[in-house]
Amino acid sequence: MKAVRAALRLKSLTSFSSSTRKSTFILNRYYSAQPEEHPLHPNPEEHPYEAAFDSSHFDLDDAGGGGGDNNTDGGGKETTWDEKYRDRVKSKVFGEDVSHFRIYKREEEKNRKAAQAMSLLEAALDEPEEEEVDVMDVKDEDQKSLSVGIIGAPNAGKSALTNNIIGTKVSAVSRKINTTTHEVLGVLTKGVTQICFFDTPGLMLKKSGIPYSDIKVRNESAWSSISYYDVLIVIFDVHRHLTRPDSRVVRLIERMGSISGTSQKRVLCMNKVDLVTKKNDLLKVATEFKDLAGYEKQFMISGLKGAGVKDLTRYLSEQAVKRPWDEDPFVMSEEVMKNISLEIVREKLLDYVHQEIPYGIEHRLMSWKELRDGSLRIEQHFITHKISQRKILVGKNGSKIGRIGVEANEELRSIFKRHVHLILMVKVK
Ligand SMILES: Nc1nc2c(ncn2[C@@H]2O[C@H](COP(=O)(O)OP(=O)(O)OP(=O)(O)O)[C@@H](O)[C@H]2O)c(=O)[nH]1
Repeated sequence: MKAVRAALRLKSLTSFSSSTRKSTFILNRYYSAQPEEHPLHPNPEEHPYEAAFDSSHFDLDDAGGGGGDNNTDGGGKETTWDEKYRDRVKSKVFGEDVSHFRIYKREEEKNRKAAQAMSLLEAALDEPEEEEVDVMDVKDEDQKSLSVGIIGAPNAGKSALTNNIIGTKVSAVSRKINTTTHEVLGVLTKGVTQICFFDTPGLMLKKSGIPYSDIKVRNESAWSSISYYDVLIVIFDVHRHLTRPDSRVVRLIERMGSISGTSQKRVLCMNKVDLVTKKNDLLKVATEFKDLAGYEKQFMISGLKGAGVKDLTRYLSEQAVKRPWDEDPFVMSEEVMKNISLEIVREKLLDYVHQEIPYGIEHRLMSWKELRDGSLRIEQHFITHKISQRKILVGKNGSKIGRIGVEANEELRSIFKRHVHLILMVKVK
């Protein structure tokens, strides 16, 4: 657990709003993502061992770079001409069909405004927070700490919950299973309390309730590490449980809930309640697990939408004990930054190559350098098993990996608040 020493600079991270930024940037991104002609090889598909994406080939707005302002308002420059004329020229002279882009942009704008209105409304309805002590002013002897492990079946929503509590993207969230390939630490420091979250990889039990004997090293380490946490959150997808119950998930819940009398507190979280239309069904599930003495409390939450998350966070804060903080609340360690860089690229990859690419591809951080000017040079490789997989990833003339790279680069600059030179390469094993 101590191996990953890190902390998130929360104030700066939580000010980053991906939804607002994304909404106006998306059209620019679409065009700017088309790679410029490769300086060495105009057709990168013919040169599988050359860089597939290099952010220095793209002229990106300096949104989060140089330690300057974090451009969360989208950074999109408004055009000074009437877009209709430009569209007409594009379709008449160049024969381009631009109507769908326009509709897309309008939709994006509508969504952005709706999201803005919603967040304003939420802020207005929010109960006033207790006046918080500035973390700067907290003396060592006043500090409180808590370590929290989150365990659940693949796709239960561990990453989404972690992200919601921490307020930034710590782990990739996707529709595919087993997206969490390693433990990712998130740290929430608020007032005198610091909570460290450990997002465990998807652990499963056999139908017999015994852990798989052939589980990989990462699973073994996750199983043995769960006893170290002060609090263990056992999370499951309640919608799935109601529609297609999985006996292995039930075993996991029962196994964790049957071990009582330890100093570790355990809570059961029914996640994805937003998908359950008949709220009575939730009570039925709560009753089903009510006799498990190992759980101190049950929570009904939506890690994605945020329902119930505040209650859970409040409960966790109450469990914190007087103990000096493990992590510096102002420093994001290199370890965490490396993890974030992998997670962000991975998330963009899954956005673009949904069903096309199997899990076999490896994703590695090959080099990480902080340059003299303060910028970061990050090189990551995707290793595919077949040339056909490589082609899917790279896309026509590098268009797909280009989009992945541009979006990831933009997001990383926004999070790290400095210029990032991202290089992505796709290789065949
Ligand atoms: N509707 C809904 N979807 C959710 C909720 N929480 C998570 N999801 C979705 O469920 C999927 C899996 O979520 P993750 O957070 O990646 O799940 P995980 O448990 O970390 O998955 P692994 O990394 O595979 O162990 C994603 O598509 C999420 O968007 C929720 O509360 N409501």
